[in-house]
Amino acid sequence: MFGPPSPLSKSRLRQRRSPSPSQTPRARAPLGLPGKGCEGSDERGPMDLEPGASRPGVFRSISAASTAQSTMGLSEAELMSAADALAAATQAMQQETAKATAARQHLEEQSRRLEAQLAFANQLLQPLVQQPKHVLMPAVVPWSTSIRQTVHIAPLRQLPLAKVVPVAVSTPRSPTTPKADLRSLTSSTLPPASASATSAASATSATSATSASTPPTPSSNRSLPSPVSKTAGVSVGVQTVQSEAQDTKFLQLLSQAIDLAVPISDADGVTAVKEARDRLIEAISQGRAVLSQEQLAPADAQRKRLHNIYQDLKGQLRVYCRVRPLSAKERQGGEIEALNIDRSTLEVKPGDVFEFGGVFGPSSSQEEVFQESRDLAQSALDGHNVTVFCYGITGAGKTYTMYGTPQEKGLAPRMMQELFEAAEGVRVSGSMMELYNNCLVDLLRPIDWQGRQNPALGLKLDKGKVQVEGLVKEAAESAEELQEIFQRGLEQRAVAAHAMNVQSSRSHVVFTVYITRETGGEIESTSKLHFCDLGGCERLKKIEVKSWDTDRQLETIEINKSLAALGDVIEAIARRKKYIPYRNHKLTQLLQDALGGTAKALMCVNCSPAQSSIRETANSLKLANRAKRVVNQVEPQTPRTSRSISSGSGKTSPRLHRCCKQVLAQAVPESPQFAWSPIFDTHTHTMPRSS
Ligand SMILES: Nc1ncnc2c1ncn2[C@@H]1O[C@H](COP(=O)(O)OP(=O)(O)OP(=O)(O)O)[C@@H](O)[C@H]1O
Repeated sequence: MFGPPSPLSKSRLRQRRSPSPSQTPRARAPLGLPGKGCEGSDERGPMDLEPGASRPGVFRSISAASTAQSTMGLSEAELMSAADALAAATQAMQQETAKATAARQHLEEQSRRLEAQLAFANQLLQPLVQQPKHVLMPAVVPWSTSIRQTVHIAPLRQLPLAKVVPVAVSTPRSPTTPKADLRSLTSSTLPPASASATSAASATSATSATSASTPPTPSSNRSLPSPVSKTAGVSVGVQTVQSEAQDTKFLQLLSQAIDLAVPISDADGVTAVKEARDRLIEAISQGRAVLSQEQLAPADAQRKRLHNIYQDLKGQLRVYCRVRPLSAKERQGGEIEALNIDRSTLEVKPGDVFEFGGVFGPSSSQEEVFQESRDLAQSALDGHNVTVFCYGITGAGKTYTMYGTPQEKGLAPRMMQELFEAAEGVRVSGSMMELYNNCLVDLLRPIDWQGRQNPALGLKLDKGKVQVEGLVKEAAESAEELQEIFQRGLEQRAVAAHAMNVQSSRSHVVFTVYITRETGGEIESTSKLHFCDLGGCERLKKIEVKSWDTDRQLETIEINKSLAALGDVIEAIARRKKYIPYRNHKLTQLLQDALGGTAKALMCVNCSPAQSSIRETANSLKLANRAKRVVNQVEPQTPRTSRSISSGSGKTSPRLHRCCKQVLAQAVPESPQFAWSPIFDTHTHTMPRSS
């Protein structure tokens, strides 16, 4: 009905020119846009709305136009005018539809807020009730209705578990107004279910009247389990938010999952740890809708513990290898695939086998790579610093793996999405930097025509935490906002590259997500998630840098220097050396608190399958092999434990020291055969799996 008006053909117009005897005078009503010709007319067509309808102008216009169109005997000009009026009415309706959609979204948002308020009210109420209570709240209903419903709030009970630490609930000394209001709404003497036919309004008055005589629950009784009364839990209203049966079911589910999780340790192996963790995740996600944070806390603590063990068993520096397909151009040029790929191994040439946490062949999808890495987003949310690297020669697929394409999103956008899906009660912000020729550029700030910024970025280490002075960090409320920051950084990178005459593969780009978790107004943990797209590592000879092109030579030397520094740091950590050479390059300084220590890292070594790149590929694989042996500490990055042992920047607490000793005792033994060498060696580079 509201689509674009169909054009009237001349023959149809001619047919309609002569008036029909059945035509009524009211069909000749003046035509026009809303508020013009139709204004003040008493004529009402079949589509007219009653006076007082929400959009009278629009509907009058549609009505007049359609009446005229359906009536014989109008002149061509009048019919054309009718068509115009219809078009105008259609447009007006579309605008109204857009407004209605916006209004609907607004109401949905309000509805969500109400839901949050209801949850908050429940939390306030729980310490005050002993028996199942009832409270009248505006129920969360579809936006178009305005029915008030009675909501049943189930009582707070403790987890039926000896292992679960009872959570102390503080009683407000002088209840604030909202709490007093809520208490006045609670009642243990509400009418039974048979009275459910009574209106919500009468229930309100009954509740309020009886509540006055109900004394507040003494706080001393709150630690005791409430007696479960079958009749007391009956709700007066329509919607039951939480029943005792539900409550018990979820608590049982949680307690079973906790029972299973508590005895699990790293000695049980990856599969057992993962199963126990997944069971907890499932129980927590099911219980989240009905149980309070306090009730979920013991399960969440176990979930965090198991998640961390699982990550450590998978390797605190996880190394994956991804081999891209040969391009059409390479195939046409007669290039052949030189790599032999298995699920976890890669054979460069007969006998030279590298083993990694995962090897993704040319047919692997972005989703497969993400599935193997998504846990790290949870680690970042749990307070651990995380770094995701993509490393390899130019054109090996680093950018594709890290950012992907709009159709095939890479690791960074997928992990950002994951962060926001899993995040609750965290603040998130993002920054983006480019490291070119040992100079840091803030990609969220403008640069001048020479590629300079004022003030220049400075690096400093503050209590074991790396601080980039002058760096812009932008807050993000959603994954889309974070990706928008990231996208802006990428655009600025192109501008900077132009100003500095840099090829994209000659610099490192670091996008960082900062996560702050707060509980009760206090910072619980802060962590960073770095996405590092490292510049390509090539030999000068291979990329045919001309002797006169000193800029290109410097770029290549600088990039190789930075990658060598990264290799040295990784090797020093793997060998558990006292001195870790973070200071040798800005890249390693920048990543100091996100490499080693308590941090977790994922290195994706990207490879070209081409025979002609085999030497560079082997060198990339050797760095990755060194990386695989990094052993980290076990405490998350809370403000209390921000000093990193491996950074040598602070004294070790006795507790941390004990933890370290335990972890290091389980470390993979050193093996000199993995020493870094630019020359391709021919032995087998396989490593025992950490699990
Ligand atoms: N796994 C893959 N599947 C399909 N195409 C890929 C894959 N990896 C890379 N490519 C394609 O190969 C080409 C080179 O990849 P990409 O630009 O990501 O390499 P790079 O290592 O980032 O290069 P540089 O160092 O120059 O930035 C691109 O056209 C990309 O789309």
